[in-house]
Amino acid sequence: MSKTAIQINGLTKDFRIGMRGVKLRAVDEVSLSVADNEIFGLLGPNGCGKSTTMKIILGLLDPTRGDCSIYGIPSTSVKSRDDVGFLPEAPYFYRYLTGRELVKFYARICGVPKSEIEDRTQDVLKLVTMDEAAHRRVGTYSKGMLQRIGIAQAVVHDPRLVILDEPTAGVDPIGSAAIADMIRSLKERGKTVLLCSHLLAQVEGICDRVGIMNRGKLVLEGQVDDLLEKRDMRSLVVEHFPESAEAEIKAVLEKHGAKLVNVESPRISLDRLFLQHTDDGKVKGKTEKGGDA
Ligand SMILES: Nc1ncnc2c1ncn2[C@@H]1O[C@H](COP(=O)(O)OP(=O)(O)OP(=O)(O)O)[C@@H](O)[C@H]1O
Repeated sequence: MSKTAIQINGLTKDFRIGMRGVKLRAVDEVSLSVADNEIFGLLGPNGCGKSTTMKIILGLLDPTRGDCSIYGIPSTSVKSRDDVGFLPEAPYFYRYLTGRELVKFYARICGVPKSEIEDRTQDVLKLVTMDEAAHRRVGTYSKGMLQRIGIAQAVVHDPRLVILDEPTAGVDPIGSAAIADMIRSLKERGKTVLLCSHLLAQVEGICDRVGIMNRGKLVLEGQVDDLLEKRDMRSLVVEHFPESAEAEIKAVLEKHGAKLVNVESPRISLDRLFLQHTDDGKVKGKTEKGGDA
């Protein structure tokens, strides 16, 4: 079987808008490939064409030009979706079912053998840490819980490729961190994940590679580390930095042909600070070193 999970070639999608046949180009000559067992983030601002690209990959929309395939099978074939799980951007779930009933329902319609449905459901409820709330009706779930149960339904049939459209949209940092862990554990289970988001800080720590779209075009693509690392620079973190030594340090560096560009105090992210001071962060009321906050 193909080692490339998703292959897209010259994908273009025009929508007809308005009465006079005016066209809007939502996706413009996009080509990219997603390798097997990779977490790929498709990023970009609102309206840049991410969801349209996903819908074409899933065979929910026909492209105007170009083609795409999933594990070597053209997206136009129903067979290409046998091994795919999908969480749409705004999923609608029947609110009177419990979480467990909902996941079982999707297991049945995705063809999970009857004898395996119970175990598979329990397994994915645990994966998304919703086993304790699985007896509650979906209509009572918070946004984060809905996203988690949405991921559970997307993976209950053990698909090889999982496509998640804005999995952390509207979810607080605690919920987002849990979803990020869940996505990483999907990779550990050998899955390929394509996720779509405009929340860049959240996907930075999850994705192996990203593609950035702008106005329908894929404007940048690569390994996250390659794109973000300034390879010709180093940061030194110094405890008890002696301000008086800065000139000396600068001179030493200059002697070696280097230049001191910046001296600043390291900062933790606001996300991390939030996690440290809220119920599900492990260190509520404590600083990182264990003292009272
Ligand atoms: N069915 C449609 N008919 C007409 N225009 C559409 C249709 N679907 C999407 N578009 C337009 O195509 C462009 C790309 O939309 P798309 O939903 O793919 O963007 P997106 O990157 O997913 O945005 P967001 O981050 O807001 O979800 C937008 O200008 C949108 O208005």
